[in-house]
Amino acid sequence: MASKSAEQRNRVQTALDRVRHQIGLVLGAAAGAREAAETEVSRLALEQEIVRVGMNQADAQQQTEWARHPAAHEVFASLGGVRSAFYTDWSAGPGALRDLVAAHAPGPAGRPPSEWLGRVGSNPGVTAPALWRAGSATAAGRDISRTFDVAVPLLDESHLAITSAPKTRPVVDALVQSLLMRVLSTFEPGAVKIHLWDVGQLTAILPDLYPLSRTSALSLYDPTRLEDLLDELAGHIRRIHATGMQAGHTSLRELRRATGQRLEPYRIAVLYGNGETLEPERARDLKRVASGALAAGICLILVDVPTTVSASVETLSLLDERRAISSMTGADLAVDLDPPLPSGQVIRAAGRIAEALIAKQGGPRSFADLMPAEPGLENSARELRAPVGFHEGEPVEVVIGDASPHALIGGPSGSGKTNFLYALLGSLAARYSPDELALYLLDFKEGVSFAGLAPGRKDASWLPHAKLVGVNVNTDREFGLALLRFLADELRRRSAAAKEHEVTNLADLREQDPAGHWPRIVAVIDEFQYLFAGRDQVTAQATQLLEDIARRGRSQGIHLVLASQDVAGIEAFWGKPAVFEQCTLRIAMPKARRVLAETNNAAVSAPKWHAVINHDSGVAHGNQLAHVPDASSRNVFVDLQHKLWERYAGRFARPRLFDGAHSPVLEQFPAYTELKPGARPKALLGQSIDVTEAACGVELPRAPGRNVAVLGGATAEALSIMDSAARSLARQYEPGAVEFLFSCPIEACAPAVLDLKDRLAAEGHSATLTDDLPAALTAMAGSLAGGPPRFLLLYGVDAALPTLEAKEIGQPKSALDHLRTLLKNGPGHGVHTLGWWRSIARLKDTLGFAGTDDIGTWAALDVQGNELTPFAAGQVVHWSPRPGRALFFDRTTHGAPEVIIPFQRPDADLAGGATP
Ligand SMILES: Nc1ncnc2c1ncn2[C@@H]1O[C@H](COP(=O)(O)OP(=O)(O)OP(=O)(O)O)[C@@H](O)[C@H]1O
Repeated sequence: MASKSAEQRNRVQTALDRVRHQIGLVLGAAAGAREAAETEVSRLALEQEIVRVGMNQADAQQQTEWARHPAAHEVFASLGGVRSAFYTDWSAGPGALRDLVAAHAPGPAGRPPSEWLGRVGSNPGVTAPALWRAGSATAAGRDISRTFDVAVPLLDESHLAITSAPKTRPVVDALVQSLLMRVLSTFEPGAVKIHLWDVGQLTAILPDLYPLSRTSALSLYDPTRLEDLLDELAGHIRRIHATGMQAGHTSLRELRRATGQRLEPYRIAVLYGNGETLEPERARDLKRVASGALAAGICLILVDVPTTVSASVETLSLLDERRAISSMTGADLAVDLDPPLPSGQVIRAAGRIAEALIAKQGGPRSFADLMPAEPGLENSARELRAPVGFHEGEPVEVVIGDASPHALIGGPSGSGKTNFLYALLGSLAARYSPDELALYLLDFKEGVSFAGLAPGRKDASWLPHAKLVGVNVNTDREFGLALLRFLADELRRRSAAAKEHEVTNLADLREQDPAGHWPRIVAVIDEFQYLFAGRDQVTAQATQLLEDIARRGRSQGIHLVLASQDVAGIEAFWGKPAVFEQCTLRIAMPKARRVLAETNNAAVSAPKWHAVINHDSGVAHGNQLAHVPDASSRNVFVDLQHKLWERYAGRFARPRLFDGAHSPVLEQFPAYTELKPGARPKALLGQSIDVTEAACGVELPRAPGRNVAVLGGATAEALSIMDSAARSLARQYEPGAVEFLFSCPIEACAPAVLDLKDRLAAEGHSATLTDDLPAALTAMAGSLAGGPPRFLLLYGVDAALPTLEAKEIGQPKSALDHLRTLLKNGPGHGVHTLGWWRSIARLKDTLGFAGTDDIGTWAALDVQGNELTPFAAGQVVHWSPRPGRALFFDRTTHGAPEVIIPFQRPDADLAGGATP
């Protein structure tokens, strides 16, 4: 037992000894590792210290201290190796930097002033040098071969912050001036705008540049009103962002590359502060401007303006009157600033640039200047973009697209609205082919302002982009409604296609459906306020449709351009803010009121033949003033139209012209010329007020109620309707297959009726004019069944009533009773009555107790809407009678009555007077 426990103890002891041994080994290793790590730390600390101070920069005491370090030898050796390797590489450094600057700062951007100062630049500004020379620096050793150029990025690359040292203001001025002169001398005049603000002064900032201040290239700002400059810059940024970048580009530079055009000038704003922080509001504004500026081609040069901006900023801090530290070269190298440009030469150079700019801007621009070099090259998938005028010689564009989908144009009579529309249409039509742009043009004004865009008697050409031209529609608000309905239908068609292709906008739809025809549609409605001119159904429907199109048209490429004499037009929007708000593009002609935002008075001061173009819902920062060239004088637009017509007319159909001042001619209507004998005869009563050229017809099958009543005392219109109905019906029967029976107790109308009767007879039809209507009716009522189709054309039934009411002695029924029978039972047997009653009361007398069902269709002239209610299935009828128009209703096809235009009656001078 004892030996067993001793044995056990021994085993434990041995195990413990092993553990102790192991721990000892581990501890020993750890101590060794720690020692090694400490040595390494101390070596690295030494290395760091030497790098920080600089191997050659340490004083003797420091050197001795370093030498005492156990790792001194090793560290010096390794750093020496790195250093010599670096200098071996760096020997090529200055040369590489010189090449870099030469490549990225060409011409005036980097070359000595003697080579460029005084010459006017020619770079159009589509691209810009990346660097601009400020001085030079020399690498260690100050050996000339180690000198290289120091240049800073500006324009859309980076801002520049300069910090002065005591008494260095002249040096800073020279530096800024030479940078500005390099930029100004690089680009063609007008491509750069300089804005100068100095907290301490108004008039003496960079005085050598003053020759430029009489041009738009240089603007000065009140020392107490930094906000004016910041507001202006913020306005440019927002505008450029809205019009350019929303088309998918993130910066103006990208947009320039994509379009190959400069589009906007470069802007440099120089702000001289005094080293004190700006008041908080200004500082905030400055930060905001700085962060969006570069993408809009705006660069800030901040002198002694302490601020932190979240954008790319390079710095130059002056050490003394000749040297500065730059963020481009790091804190270890001092930049030797270039000497100032000779003052006299700068003044002369600035003067030359100013003269060149004035020469370039000078002279009024013409419509021809709006034209592109080559027509029809632009693509409208993303937007429509076209210059409409000029500001200081630079084109000012209108952009119609996702960001500014609809336009509102206002200006008092004679201010040039129509001319502006022509400038816009011409500029667009010249840039976009009719495959890219379709125009629907409507003018509610009296006159024919768009008529020339459709083929006319004097000029057969038309604008190939125009699909519809509506003129003299001031009384035909229904035509405006028809256009809006058409656009709403097109909107639905496009939405459905977009849904099918699983896209949400026109650009994507066009991409997904390359074979489809999806031009952008621009609908121009001049004096659009007429649409809302009554408290009626037209106004209600127009409002609803306009709102729908305004809201959803944006993504489907359907755009509205609404023009109006300001006050009237804008008042029309009261209670309809949706349309107004969607019109983010506002164009205010001089003295236009309410088109721009309330506090924006730019239109008040706009000179004659100018327009304020604003893509920001009229807020002041979006203002762009433009001189609009004369586009409406003789032959100006017409010349363009001829060119475009010759180019495209073969491929694109002529536009539909709706001219409210002219009655349509039946013989010119396909709906008439194409009629031929068939089973369902149709009487044409007039032209529909519609986007497509449609005739409005009444089908007269053998069915109850298929009679036509013409109602009202307007003789000319009534004769027209009866005439076109009879002639169109006659066309649908072989000669001898139909009978027409006429009656006309109104003496004045007799010649017209006789003429019509003779025409039909000449065509081979049986056509009779009876002077004994009672007998004729009695005979017809007795022989309803089995006869040929018959049409009873009764003119002035009201005048015939007394005779019809009289009962022949011994006869149980009067002729009126027979007429009632014919109205009731005739249609079922192919006997249809087309009757004209000059008053509704007389129609009611005619029908007696039979009710209104026997009059299935009617065309009302000068009668009141409320009188028509019983004949329109009880619905309230709104109708303001007007010459040359009728209200038409067909019980079997209509939900509500529609306005139609009776055709022009041949020989309208025969009785009844001329048709309107
Ligand atoms: N930019 C322009 N340059 C030269 N003439 C112009 C210019 N704009 C308009 N005009 C001329 O001024 C006259 C009136 O212009 P316009 O018909 O365009 O005005 P409006 O505002 O449409 O007027 P209204 O509403 O009365 O028709 C026309 O004779 C037109 O030729």
